Amino acid sequence: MSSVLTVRGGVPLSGKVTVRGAKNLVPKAMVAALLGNSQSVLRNVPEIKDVEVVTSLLQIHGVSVLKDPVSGDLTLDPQGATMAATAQIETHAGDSRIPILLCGPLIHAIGEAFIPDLGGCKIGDRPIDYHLNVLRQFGAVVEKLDTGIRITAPNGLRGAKISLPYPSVGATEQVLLSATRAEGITELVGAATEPEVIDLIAVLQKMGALISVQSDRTIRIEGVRNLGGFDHRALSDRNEAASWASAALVTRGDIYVEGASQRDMMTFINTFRKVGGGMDIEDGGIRFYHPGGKLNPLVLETDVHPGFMTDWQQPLVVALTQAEGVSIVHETVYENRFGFTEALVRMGANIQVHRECLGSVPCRFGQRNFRHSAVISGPAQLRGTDVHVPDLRGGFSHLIAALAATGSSRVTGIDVINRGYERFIDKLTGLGADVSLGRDSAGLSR
Ligand SMILES: CC(=O)N[C@H]1[C@@H](OP(=O)(O)OP(=O)(O)OC[C@H]2O[C@@H](n3ccc(=O)[nH]c3=O)[C@H](O)[C@@H]2O)O[C@H](CO)[C@@H](O)[C@@H]1O
Ligand SMILES: C=C(OP(=O)(O)O)C(=O)O
Repeated sequence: MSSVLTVRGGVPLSGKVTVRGAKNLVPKAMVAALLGNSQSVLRNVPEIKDVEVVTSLLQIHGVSVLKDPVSGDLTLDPQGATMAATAQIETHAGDSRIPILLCGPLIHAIGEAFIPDLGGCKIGDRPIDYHLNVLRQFGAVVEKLDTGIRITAPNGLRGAKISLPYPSVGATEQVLLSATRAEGITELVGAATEPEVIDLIAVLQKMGALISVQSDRTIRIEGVRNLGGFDHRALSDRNEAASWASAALVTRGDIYVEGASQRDMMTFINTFRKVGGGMDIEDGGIRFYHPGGKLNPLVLETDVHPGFMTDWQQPLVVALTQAEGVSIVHETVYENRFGFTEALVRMGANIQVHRECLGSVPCRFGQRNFRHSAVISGPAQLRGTDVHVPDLRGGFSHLIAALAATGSSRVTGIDVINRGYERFIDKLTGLGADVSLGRDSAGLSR
């Protein structure tokens, strides 16, 4: 039996939610603690699945991870780090994308790494070729096994001149986590500069790393022999914040998102304003609301930072189903991030997905059979239906569509949403949503 969330639509979400540390930073800062020779403290840690997975992976490698029962702050002590049994590591196959980032830190800490098959959202192929090339350039030996990969470095890791074909967030973090204690200098050209990448650099700098970021996507790292611990408050989750902002628009609601940071969300804020959303920006958070009247359609392209973040795309598409006119969204980061629209169409949305690049700049996915552009015509009256969560943001998008729909919806597969949204059912209830959690004994069809 699995959980099923029954959502009765038609209630505008209204009230306050708090977002804590970013899913795309916190687990990586936990991994960075392995590079230190003393304990680290990480603050503002959310209770999400990816944090649980990395806690377990670190613990089976002998790292002590203690959680403050009141604040949730983590104290991580890597001094007992040791090789874990392969069978134990394999239990985390398919859980998350973070394990690939353990390669460099485990090599520095214990000389080798075994990495299970990765998980994460199925929104494209999500290869790890950049990661493996980066590791090889540092002098690592990568062996592909049936259930994962084994990495060794017989001569240690040495700094390298690396150029990424695309500013991948994960591959940039792979370089950072491998280079800080590698011998010599590393120069990374074509780096990602997302706020979460910069916050990871801040963590590493606190530990004693020497890293400089240039304005042309070049990062220079001077390897040091030893790093200490850190005490860091994670930046807040701009992707969760943007999701709640879209939820406010979709349900004609009014949500104060405590912890939302203007600086990390500037591109989102511009877009939200163009759609016609209302907002009050404060130091401690942002109030996002539907001001009444019509929403405006728009033409939008996802991109690497400082462009419009791909993780903001799916919830915003639901808001665009409510705009008056035709919107075009060109997804240029992942080749297959519109699968979730199929359920929206069943709910009454008018969305067509196309193979062509319907944006100002042709992207890597043009002429390659990927349905990566969407045309959305609105406003559409959504109707409740049965949906199965396809991925993290797609699942949240289905939830907010169901909340705006007439009638009720049954949503299965909701555990996926716990990967990135802390206590989302409590938050929805706190905002006035009419939802109830039950058991799906009938085995709802997908
Ligand atoms: C845990 C985490 O932080 N996840 C985020 C991270 O994912 P993640 O780090 O996996 O995303 P990347 O930035 O690496 O991926 C961007 C693009 O590069 C491609 N690529 C990536 C690596 C590689 O070895 N080969 C390759 O071809 C991917 O298929 C994708 O098309 O950044 C994404 C882009 O901001 C976000 O959507 C994810 O929420
Ligand atoms: C794609 C996402 O996450 P991940 O990289 O962890 O799958 C996301 O957060 O939307």
